[in-house]
Amino acid sequence: MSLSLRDAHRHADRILERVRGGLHDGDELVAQSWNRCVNEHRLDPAGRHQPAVVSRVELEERRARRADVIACARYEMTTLFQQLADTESAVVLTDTDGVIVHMVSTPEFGTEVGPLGLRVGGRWSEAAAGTNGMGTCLAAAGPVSVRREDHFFPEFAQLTCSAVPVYDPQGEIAAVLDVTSRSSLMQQHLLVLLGMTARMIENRLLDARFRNAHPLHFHSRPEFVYTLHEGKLAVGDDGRILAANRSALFQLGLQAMDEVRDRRIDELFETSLEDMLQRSSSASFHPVVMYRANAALRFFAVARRPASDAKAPARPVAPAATAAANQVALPRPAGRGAASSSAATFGDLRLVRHLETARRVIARGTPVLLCGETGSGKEVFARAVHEASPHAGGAFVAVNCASLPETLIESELFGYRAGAFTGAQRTGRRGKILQADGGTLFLDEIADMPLELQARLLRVLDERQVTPLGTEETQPVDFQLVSASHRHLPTLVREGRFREDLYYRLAGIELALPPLRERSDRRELLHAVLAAESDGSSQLSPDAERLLLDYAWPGNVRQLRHVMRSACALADGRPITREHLPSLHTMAAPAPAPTMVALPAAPAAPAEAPPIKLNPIQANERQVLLQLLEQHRWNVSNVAKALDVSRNTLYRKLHKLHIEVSHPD
Ligand SMILES: Nc1ncnc2c1ncn2[C@@H]1O[C@H](COP(=O)(O)OP(=O)(O)OP(=O)(O)O)[C@@H](O)[C@H]1O
Repeated sequence: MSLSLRDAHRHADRILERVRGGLHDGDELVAQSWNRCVNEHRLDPAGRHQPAVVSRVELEERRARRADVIACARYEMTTLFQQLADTESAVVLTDTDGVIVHMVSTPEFGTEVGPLGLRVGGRWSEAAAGTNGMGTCLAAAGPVSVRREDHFFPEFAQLTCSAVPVYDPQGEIAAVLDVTSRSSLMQQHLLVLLGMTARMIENRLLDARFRNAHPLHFHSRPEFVYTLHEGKLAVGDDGRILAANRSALFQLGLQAMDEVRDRRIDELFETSLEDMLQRSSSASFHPVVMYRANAALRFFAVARRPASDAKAPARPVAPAATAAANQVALPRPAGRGAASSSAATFGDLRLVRHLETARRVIARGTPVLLCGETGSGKEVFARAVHEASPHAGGAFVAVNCASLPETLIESELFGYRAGAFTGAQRTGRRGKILQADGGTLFLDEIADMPLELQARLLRVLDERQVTPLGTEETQPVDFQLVSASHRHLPTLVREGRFREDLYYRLAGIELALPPLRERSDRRELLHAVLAAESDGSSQLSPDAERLLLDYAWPGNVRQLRHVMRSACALADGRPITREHLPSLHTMAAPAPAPTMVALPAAPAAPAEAPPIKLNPIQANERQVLLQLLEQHRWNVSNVAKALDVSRNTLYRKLHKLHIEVSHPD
């Protein structure tokens, strides 16, 4: 991991030479840091770095002191780690002395970098570890990237870190958020992502520390209220501002928290808190206009009652679903396409991890957004999330926004009183949201929710109360929200077809469920579904199993269930063979949504190829061709004959699909 001895000397000479040259105006952060390391901390770049790690007791004390910051950062860090999709990286949080208090990485990378001190308890201040992302960010009080040999000590020369400060609501640095990776690419992009994550943590911290205050959300553009860019103030009962986020200061043209703290709302804006609260509650969700006092600035704002006034979740925390041995017992799904097995298994590591992540975040009521191809088991997963949530004792209420006519979604969700509209039931109807009170509301195919209902849903999520159609009366409601979509919501947001503010509300955490063809537990799932469809009486022949394992499954687990059901019927008690799987022999399997998938080289390919990028249609074709090649013992002429194409055409196709034929016939 470290440089060779010669390179390490060269590295030290370079640093010392630069420091001896003296600092100049406009010197970059790294040169300033080297200077501090040598002249203030008396570090020697040619010396051996000894990782500093605090004792367990000290670590616990530090973590206790920053408990709320860690709690607010935890799942933002997990989400960031998932977004980066870089297994050779770690997302790290340090306290203000540079001691790591929380870290997210793969176990493998953690084991690799642990000896360098990159682990919980490791001390990364500049004085302890020389120039590095976390320590230099603290010293410079700003974002920084430290690439490979910018590090002071050669031990870290194969790592690159980017770090940003996280501020508390008083405007003081509360922590440093860092990504350390083997890759030195895209640091600028990473700093932006880190900055956004830091802001999310700061906003959460503001909410957590000022639960008894009135939150006031504002922005100069109404569509930015409730997004990451909104200004946020915590306002006391007397209308005095207790705290603000960074965006609030920026929008108000102020530099420091002191300039806003303790000022009254009406001093800043031409309105009072009471007036704001009243106008916000009567203007449905929509932000109302207010003006910056003594300036021609107009803002759109929403003021709310304190979160601590809201009804607290009543139910005790249910025992967590256990991920032991990568097996999670799932409850039996009900309704549309329900599995007939009493328990489904999730052996794929990603799913186990997702479930674990979901379990952790829902304990705090965070909404979960599931994305994945159709039939990939989003509802089954949502039920597992419900079972693991503090709302497990309540109902699991599923609403499929795609299967309901637009006109019915509203009454289905919000309910109505008797006679609210023509055709309404005489008794009125309790909507799904109220049915989910104390339980989980699962909104499937959320992308299909009409825009105007999106605004109403947002309001329910915000206020935690529902107004059924035809009534004035609001009813408090408390539920865990899980939503799902097979469409890419950020794209719909960009196209103006889905509200950005709602997207952020739904995606407290976003989990991508893998398609069946990418799941490592395909074999177990296959046998579990077979057992469920045949009451355990059917057997699979080895060649049928091979065919099932190699198939691309564009319809995912749902398609698997259908195929197994008809195979059991065709086999009629005999072992299932390839001929009982006629639908899998056709080349033209229906294609799933055109997203790019990364396929590992298929097991049947003779040589070990690196992962390749194919779209799902190509991936399907590749699977089918591999099966045919296997079937014809890799005799290309015979396969060409079977497909009724020329050998040259087939070779071109094989080449395009990255199938190597080592012994051309
Ligand atoms: N892990 C599993 N074990 C057994 N059966 C499963 C599993 N996951 C999904 N299924 C079955 O596959 C079918 C589709 O599952 P589900 O409805 O959860 O998928 P979905 O992703 O929500 O689909 P859609 O996108 O169409 O809403 C159901 O019959 C379900 O019982």
